[in-house]
Amino acid sequence: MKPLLVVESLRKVYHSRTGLFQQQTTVALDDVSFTVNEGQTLAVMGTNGSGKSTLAALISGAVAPTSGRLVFAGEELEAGNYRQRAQVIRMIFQDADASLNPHLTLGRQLEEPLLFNTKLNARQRHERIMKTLHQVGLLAEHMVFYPHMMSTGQKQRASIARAIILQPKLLVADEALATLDSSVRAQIINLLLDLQRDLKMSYIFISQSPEIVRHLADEVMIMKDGQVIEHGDVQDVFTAPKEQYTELMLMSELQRK
Ligand SMILES: Nc1ncnc2c1ncn2[C@@H]1O[C@H](COP(=O)(O)OP(=O)(O)OP(=O)(O)O)[C@@H](O)[C@H]1O
Repeated sequence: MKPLLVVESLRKVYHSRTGLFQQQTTVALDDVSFTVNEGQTLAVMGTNGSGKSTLAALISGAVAPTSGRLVFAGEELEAGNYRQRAQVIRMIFQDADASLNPHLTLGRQLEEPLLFNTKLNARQRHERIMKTLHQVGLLAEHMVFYPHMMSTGQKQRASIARAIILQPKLLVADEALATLDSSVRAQIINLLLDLQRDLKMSYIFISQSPEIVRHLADEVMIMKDGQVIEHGDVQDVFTAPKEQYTELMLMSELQRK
């Protein structure tokens, strides 16, 4: 398998002011290294504050690393160069509402990334939008829908459509299924698996749910205090975790269901 994303010694330190002369330093990520291969899904698990969202923000380019390197398809990603990443790495979030503009129809929202990032003409943009709606299980009619006219599941499909419309190679999902009820969640899991098979995308899937991780991921990486403490095949890590932290986290998540 070919490596798609290589993360090398990534470190992120936040400095936040806590008083007039006081500053708090938080090491959110500490020497994190891993590789995601083409067509593969890596799940990232860890308790609150372990650095998962910071890792997603660094990969998507929303936040610059303090040190370390991100190499995508053999090319180093430059901090702050959104254009370089926009087409190849896209994010989906827990709250579909947060990634959809309430004032624009779905058609407009899907057209925007095409206008900003491609040279497609109006007809080609329309064709791409239709194809993408079909891929995520929405209908042509949904083009004229505003987000408030859609169900939660349709909104999550719409945000996935927005994420894949530029035909990215990597999707980073931050707790994307956490608030969905179980039947909608199962449908979206199947949709993500179908899209991965058809479009040959890689996924980085941040999730606290062992059930979702087992369904979606090939490998799982366990984070604690900004460090990767365990990384391996999902089946291996879930059946025989090396770290007690992993075992306790998996147990408490399973009990929470
Ligand atoms: N913008 C910021 N400024 C200062 N500290 C931050 C900032 N963002 C995150 N942190 C700190 O960095 C650490 C890692 O946070 P992060 O949100 O990445 O963890 P997480 O695993 O995603 O947690 P959660 O599951 O609660 O979202 C935490 O201690 C957090 O308080």
